[in-house]
Amino acid sequence: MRYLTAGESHGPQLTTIIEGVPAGLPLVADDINEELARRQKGHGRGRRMQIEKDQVQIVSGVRHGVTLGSPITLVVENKDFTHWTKIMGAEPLEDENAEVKRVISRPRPGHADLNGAIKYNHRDMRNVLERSSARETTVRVAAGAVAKKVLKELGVEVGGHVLELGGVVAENTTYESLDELREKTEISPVRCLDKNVEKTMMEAIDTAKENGDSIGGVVEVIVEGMPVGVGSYTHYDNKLDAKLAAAIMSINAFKGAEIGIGFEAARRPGSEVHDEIVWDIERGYTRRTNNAGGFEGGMTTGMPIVVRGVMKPIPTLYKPLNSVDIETKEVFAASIERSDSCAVPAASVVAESVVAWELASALVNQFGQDNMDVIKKNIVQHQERARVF
Ligand SMILES: Cc1cc2nc3c(=O)[nH]c(=O)nc-3n(C[C@H](O)[C@H](O)[C@H](O)COP(=O)(O)O)c2cc1C
Ligand SMILES: C=C(O[C@@H]1CC(C(=O)O)=C[C@@H](OP(=O)(O)O)[C@H]1O)C(=O)O
Repeated sequence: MRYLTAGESHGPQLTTIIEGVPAGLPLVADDINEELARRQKGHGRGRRMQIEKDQVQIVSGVRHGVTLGSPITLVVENKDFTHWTKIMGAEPLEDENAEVKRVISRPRPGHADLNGAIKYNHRDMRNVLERSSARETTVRVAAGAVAKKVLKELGVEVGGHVLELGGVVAENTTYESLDELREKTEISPVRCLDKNVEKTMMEAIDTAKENGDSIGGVVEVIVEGMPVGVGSYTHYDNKLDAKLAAAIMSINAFKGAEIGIGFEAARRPGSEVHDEIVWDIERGYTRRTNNAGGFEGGMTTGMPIVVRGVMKPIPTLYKPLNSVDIETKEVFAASIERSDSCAVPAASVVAESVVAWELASALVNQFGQDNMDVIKKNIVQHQERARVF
């Protein structure tokens, strides 16, 4: 499976074309809309989220609520576009002196503005920020919703939560089942499982906002039900854990990824890192612990997958840092119109989506690509062989 996304942040719409989704998958707009709504929530977002109410239009690849096996096109409208029609219009401007020709020449430290402008030779940095904006993650979540449907049909469940926010760390993150994790995080304004720190996290966001600052954090994605042996050790670009790390790192503002105990493995001896192997007739091979986070040798172990990602603080600051105007070369401290002060809760939904995409894609590629029935049968057979192996 593969997908492309297109669309500018303040343009008319965002689009994704998804290719390779098997035929026979039940899929309706509400499956996707639910995920889009989850991405829009979370304490700390700016005014833009009050303007948008993301809803998908399925314009190809689905008939009567079932996928056809042909490319699926999903479209999400930018409601804010009505305020930007002149600035973002595709037609050439009739009046060369029009006010909308005003260019952005002041790059924000931490955003894509300066590097993007130099690379593409844009004197107007709007041409960079429109596409580098995390608005694009809307349609990545839409594609992820389709991936989650594929996974659910194959018995694989995905959940995510916020582990850390602006230095406030969640301690009690236990949950009985992914259903419980999802229920608890859905009612938390910061998508955190630990009720004791939820309020402190919100206060940290409010304080950052009052100070014109921003904060980042750590998110975790957990996946249950993946069969053993998905991915491969045979070649570097077949390693599924590497694909997950790249997917997490591709999210705007994400600066690190770890699987299982991750960086903690550097501080422990091998005897306290590696997970002992056990076998019983019902479950086949499992592990006593899951420090590896569901991966060995680039392949799934059959244990839950645990992936974490770190998000840096939002770059656009009301309390501006110094930068240089590319026209005058003068130092300036920029004032801004609007921005999120924290988007970690929203980013946890994006993280779930990109992880779901990689896993669904790997399952479909490995177990037969054309229709859901064949894939399901192949997975059942594979699981049975692995159990008694
Ligand atoms: C959900 C989400 C919302 C974001 N909102 C903002 C924002 O309001 N203002 C901003 O400057 N950056 C925001 N960012 C981060 C920038 O998009 C990101 O820092 C930028 O694309 C530069 O890329 P890099 O940080 O990965 O190097 C957001 C990121 C995510 C995931
Ligand atoms: C629009 C979204 O996030 C945007 C991501 C973003 C950025 O620079 O990444 C900047 C802000 O855009 P604006 O300047 O229009 O307020 C965020 O609101 C979204 O998540 O849907």
